[in-house]
Amino acid sequence: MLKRLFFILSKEDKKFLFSLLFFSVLISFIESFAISLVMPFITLASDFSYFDRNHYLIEIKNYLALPTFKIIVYFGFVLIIFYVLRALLNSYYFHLLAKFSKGRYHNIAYKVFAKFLNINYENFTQKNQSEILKSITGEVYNLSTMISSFLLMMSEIFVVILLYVLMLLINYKITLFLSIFMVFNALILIKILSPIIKKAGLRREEAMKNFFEILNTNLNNFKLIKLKTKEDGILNLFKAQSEAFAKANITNESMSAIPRIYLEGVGFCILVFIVIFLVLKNESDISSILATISIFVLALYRLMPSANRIITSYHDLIYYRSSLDIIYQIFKQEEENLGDEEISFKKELRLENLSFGYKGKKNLFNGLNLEIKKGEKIAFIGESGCGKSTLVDIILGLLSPKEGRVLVDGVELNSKNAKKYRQKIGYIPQNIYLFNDSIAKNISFGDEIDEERLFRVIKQANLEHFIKHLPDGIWTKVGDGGSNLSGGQKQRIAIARALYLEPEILVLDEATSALDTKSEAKIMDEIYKISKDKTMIIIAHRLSTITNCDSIYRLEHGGLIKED
Ligand SMILES: Nc1ncnc2c1ncn2[C@@H]1O[C@H](COP(=O)(O)OP(=O)(O)OP(=O)(O)O)[C@@H](O)[C@H]1O
Repeated sequence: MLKRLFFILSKEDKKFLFSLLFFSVLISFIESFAISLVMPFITLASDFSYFDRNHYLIEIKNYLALPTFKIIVYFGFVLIIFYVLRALLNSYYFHLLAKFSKGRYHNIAYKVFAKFLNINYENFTQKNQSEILKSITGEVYNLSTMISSFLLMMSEIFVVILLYVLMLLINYKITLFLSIFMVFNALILIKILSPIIKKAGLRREEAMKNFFEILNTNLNNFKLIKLKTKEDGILNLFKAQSEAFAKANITNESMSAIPRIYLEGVGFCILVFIVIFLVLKNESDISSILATISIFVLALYRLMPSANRIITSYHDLIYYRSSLDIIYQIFKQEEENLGDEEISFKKELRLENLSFGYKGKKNLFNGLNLEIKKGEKIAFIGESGCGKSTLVDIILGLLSPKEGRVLVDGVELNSKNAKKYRQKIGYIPQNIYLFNDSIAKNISFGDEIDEERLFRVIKQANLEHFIKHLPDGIWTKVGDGGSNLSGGQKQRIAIARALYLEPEILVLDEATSALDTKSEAKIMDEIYKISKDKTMIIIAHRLSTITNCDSIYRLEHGGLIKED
């Protein structure tokens, strides 16, 4: 478990972690010292004659030249200052603990998101979106809870060890008797509770996964749900998962309370046993050993919550173990490391002996060859599922061929130049996703807004008239997924988005299939006009959209056939 945690934490995190552990050792010393100071204070306050019997105390008294009662009072004040400082130091330690564990939430969530953004396209398509959401929001948070439990457990272990040594020094017989009792009880607790908590942890993970899946699926299919009036069925599915999630958490919380209640009971019993033991041993009242008892009471008073925290923290580690495993696997994912090598496209794009199949599936194409001249407009047609989008994804440099090469002006497309190559491409997909922000931001899509360029592409995509009549113009919000716009308006924004970076190659993957024939013909006409000097690759179902193309290729039986 530690190995996985250290793999996830950065160098700085590890440094912070070790300094926190060091701090916790210091805190444990202070804790033990604070408790051990009580005994001499009570002993001296209850019997002043010590100042005339003990060699060191006589020296201190002579040095201070004060009456005994004043020394005790000053000693008391020093103790109070010490306890105040101890409380301050403890609060600071807990602040650092929270800063470390919760601060890791931000660091790790950022890295997990970056990991997903940096994996290659094929691996991304194998991922489940709700799982990604769950990992970033839920699992990373659980991991930060796990880290704080780990740190708390470590610091409490130091406190317990030091208090234990202190108790051994004071009275080893009572302490040994106490340890057997405590270890026995702690083992019983761990043995009974751990499997229950582990199972609850697995149920939590499963329920959380389904929970996000249901949310994701249904919020994206809202219209269909309304039409089919399926609300009740969906609510029932959601209810089952949220109940399972709640039940797992209830089990965990209830089990977490048990160690405290159990150990408190055991603690009281131990205390009574100690008093009985001492009374039996002395066969008289125990006023003479009041100081010893007081330190045991204090040590126990401090030990009980520590033991409780160790056990509950240990249970947290078990409960959230699956979160650590999930994040560890994400961190181990291979990243797509793209270089910054330039690549020019002046003459042609060539597919040479290309073969491709998705992992675990048979090849979609074998030994495919094609040449696309710069400025040429070509279209792919073929039956649904024959691999048109896949072929285009290879041409886009998103998928790597299993065999063969993609050559741009004779230079093979690879991880070193793919980044610069992709920047030459404008892509208009079939399913356009607009995010809930302004038209301007949706068009510039993360790039800085250059108003001159923005208005040029708005004009090219024929959006000028529509935007002119909006009260906020280009700053009008489009709604989530572009819900405030019509299909055609969304399509035009997608065209403007693809043109914004002034691409050399324009790729349309059934980009207009959602429109009626008349609107489609109009938009396609406009696209052809804007793209006179651009290379165009179009996937189309309706032949009417590709009449202006130079060549049309049918994808069939894993090969390309040129249509007349
Ligand atoms: N990420 C993926 N992982 C595994 N298989 C995939 C993946 N994407 C597509 N496929 C499969 O590859 C085949 C080709 O899919 P592709 O989307 O390229 O076809 P298409 O010709 O564009 O279809 P359509 O015209 O219906 O859009 C299909 O059988 C599909 O199920």
